[in-house]
Amino acid sequence: MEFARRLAAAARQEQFLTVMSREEALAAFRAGVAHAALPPETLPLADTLGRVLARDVASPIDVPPFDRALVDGFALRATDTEGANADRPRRLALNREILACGVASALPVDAGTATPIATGGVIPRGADAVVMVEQTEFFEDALAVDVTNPVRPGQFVGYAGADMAFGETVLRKGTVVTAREIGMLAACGLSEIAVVRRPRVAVLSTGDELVAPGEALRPGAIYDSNGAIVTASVSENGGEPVPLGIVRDDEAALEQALREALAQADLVVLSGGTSKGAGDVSHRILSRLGKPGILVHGVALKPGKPLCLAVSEGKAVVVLPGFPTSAMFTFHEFVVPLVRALAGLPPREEEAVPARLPQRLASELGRTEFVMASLARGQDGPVALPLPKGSGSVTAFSQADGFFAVPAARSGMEAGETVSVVRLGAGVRPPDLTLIGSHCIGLDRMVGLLAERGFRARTVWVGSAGGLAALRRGECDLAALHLLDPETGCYNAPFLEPGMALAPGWRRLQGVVFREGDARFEGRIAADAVSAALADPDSVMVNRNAGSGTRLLVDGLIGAARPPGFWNQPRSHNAVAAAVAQGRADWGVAIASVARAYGLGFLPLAQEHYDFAYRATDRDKPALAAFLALLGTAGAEAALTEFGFEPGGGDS
Ligand SMILES: Nc1nc2c(c(=O)[nH]1)N[C@H]1C(S)=C(S)[C@@H](COP(=O)(O)OP(=O)(O)OC[C@H]3O[C@@H](n4cnc5c(N)ncnc54)[C@H](O)[C@@H]3O)O[C@H]1N2
Ligand code: MOO
Repeated sequence: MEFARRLAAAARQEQFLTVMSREEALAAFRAGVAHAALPPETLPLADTLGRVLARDVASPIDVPPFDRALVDGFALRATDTEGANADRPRRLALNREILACGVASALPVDAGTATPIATGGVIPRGADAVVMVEQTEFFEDALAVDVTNPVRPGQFVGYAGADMAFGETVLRKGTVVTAREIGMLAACGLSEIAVVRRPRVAVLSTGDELVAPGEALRPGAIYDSNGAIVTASVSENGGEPVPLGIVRDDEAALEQALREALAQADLVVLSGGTSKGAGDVSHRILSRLGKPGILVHGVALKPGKPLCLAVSEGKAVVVLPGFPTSAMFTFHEFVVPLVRALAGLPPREEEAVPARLPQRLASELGRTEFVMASLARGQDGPVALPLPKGSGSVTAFSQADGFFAVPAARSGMEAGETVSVVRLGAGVRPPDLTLIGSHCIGLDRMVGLLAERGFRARTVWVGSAGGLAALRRGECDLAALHLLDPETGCYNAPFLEPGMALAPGWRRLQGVVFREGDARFEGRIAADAVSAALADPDSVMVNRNAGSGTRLLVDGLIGAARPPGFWNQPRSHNAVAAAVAQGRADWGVAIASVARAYGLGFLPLAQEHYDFAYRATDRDKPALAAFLALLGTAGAEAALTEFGFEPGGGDS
C-alpha cells in the first residue's frame, strides 16, 4: 500500500512520467520489440547499391573460371627452360595455334614446344608457365622461340579460383553493398541479390507552432527541424524514411495520423508534445493504438527525460522530446539501434576519445547527463569543451564532435578529470584552431578565409569575458573580445593577463537601435534619445548580459536608472535587434551591421574594438600564425569593409 501511495504521489507530481534509468528503458524496449533484420527481398544487382546483404554470398563459380595467362607471351613447360641464359638459350618449337582471349586450345604443349598466348588466354594442356614475349626471341622461318632465362613453374599463370573459389563465402550477410561489392557479385555472375528489406520509418512532427522549411515564418512559429533531421538519420542508418510532415496539436488529428503511419510503416517516430502540457495527449493515444502500448515514458536522462517508447502489435512507436537536441540524442540512443537492427546493419561503431575537462561541470543528481562537447587540441592532449547551448538548440547536437556522460550518481565533474567522448558524425577531427568569445559576422568570414588556406577553425560563442576566461584556462587558441575599460577608456588591452598578446581585429560601430519611424528616437543623437526614452514610462528597453562590451555602453547611457526591460539581458546583438524589430522592446544597443540586417533605425554611439587575445608563446603555431597573418591581408580587409567594419586596431 505504501508503495502504491508513493507511486500515486510520484505520478501526480510527474503527471504520467514513470521514470526509468536509461539501461532499464533500453532493456524494456529491446524486450518489447524485435530488434532483428526484416525479411529479405530480391533485387537486380544494379539496385543493390547501399543495401544490406540478407545472406552470406558464396561464389557459384571459380573466378577466374580457368587457369589463364597473366602476360602476353608463350605458354610452355618450365622444365624445358632449365639452365637457359643469353649464351645458351633454349629453343622451343611453336604450336600452330594462337591463344587469344576466349579461344579454347586444341593443341597440347608437349615437351620442347610453346604456344603463343595473350594476357587472359586459357593455359593449354601440358603447359605450366608463361614467359613474357619481351624475354624471348622469335624466329619466323623456323616457327620457334628462344628463351633466354629459366622460367619458374606457375610463372605468370593465374589459377582457376585464385580470385574467388567455387563455394567460397565471398561476402557476409550484413555487409553494405558499395561499388566494390557490386564488382565481386558481378564477377561471380550474380544478377539477383537478396538484400534486407529496408525498414519503412514514418516520421511526424507535432506542434501548432511548426512550419515546414520553405514556408513563411509567421510570428511565434519555428521551422520543423526535427522532421528533417530524423528523416535524414533514418536514411543514414539504413532505413527508408516516410516523411509525413507536421500534425496539429489535436488529439483526433494526431490519432488519425499515427494510425495511418502505423498502417504503412514498420516503425513510427513522432517528435514533440511528450512532456507536461500536451504530453498526456500522445500518452492517451498511444495507450489506445494497440497492444502492449506504452513500455517506457520518462527516462532518467538528460537530454531526453520525456522520451516515450510504445509498441503497437509488434511495431514500435517512439515519441521523441520536442527540443531538437533532446530529440536527436534520444533518437541516436534508442531509435538508431532499432533501425539498424531492422535494416540488418551491425550496431553503429562508436569511437570514444579520452579528453580532459578544462573546468568544473555541474550536473543534475539522479539523471545521467549526456554533455554535447567539441574537442579541441589542449596543451597535453585533447580537451572536451561542453557546448554552451542547451537541449532546445539544434546546434548543440549538430555541431558537437561528440558527447560524454556524467553518471546519475554524480552532481558534476571536476576540472582536470578525463571523460570519454563518444564521437558523433564520421571522420570528425579536432579543429586546427579553437576560437572562443564574442560572435561577429566579420569573424565568420575570417574563419571562411582561413579554411581556404587549409586550416579548420572551431568557434564557440560565450561572450568576451567568457572567451578571455577560456584562453586563461587553455581551452582555446584565440579569444575574440570587445571589452571597454571604463577607467582608461581603452578596449581590450587592459584586460590581458601576463603572457597574453593582443592582435588588432576591426572596429564596429555601436549605436542605439529602434524601429524606424519611432519619433522618440528618429533624428536625435543617441544620448538625447535615451534620456527621452528613460523619461517615458511606456518605453521598454532591451539590455545586454553583464560582462559583454555592449553592456558597458548601455550602463554608460542609463547610469543608475532601471527602466522597464532592464532585466531582459540577452547575449547577442541579434537578440537585441530581434526584440526591437518584433516590438518586445523599443530600444537597445547593437552594432550597425546588425541594425541594418534587421531594418532598424540606428543612432551612432561609439566605435568598439573587436580584437583577438592569444598566448604569446603560441604565436608561431601554424594555424594561429595563419590567422594572424590573414588579418592584415587585402582579402580580409575587403570582406570586413563590406560589412561596414573598419579593419585594423589603433587608438582607442
Ligand atoms: N514543466 C515542465 N516543462 C518541461 C519539462 C518538464 O519536465 N516540466 N521538460 C522539459 C524537457 S526536459 C523537454 S526535453 C521538453 C520536451 O518537450 P515536449 O516533448 O513536450 O515538446 P514540445 O513542448 O512540443 O516542444 C518543446 C520545444 O521544442 C520545439 N519543437 C518541437 N517540435 C519541434 C520540431 N519538430 N522541430 C523543431 N523544434 C521543435 C518546440 O517549439 C518547443 O520549443 O520540455 C521541457 N519542458
Ligand atoms: O530531457 Mo530534456 O531533453 O532535459 O531537455
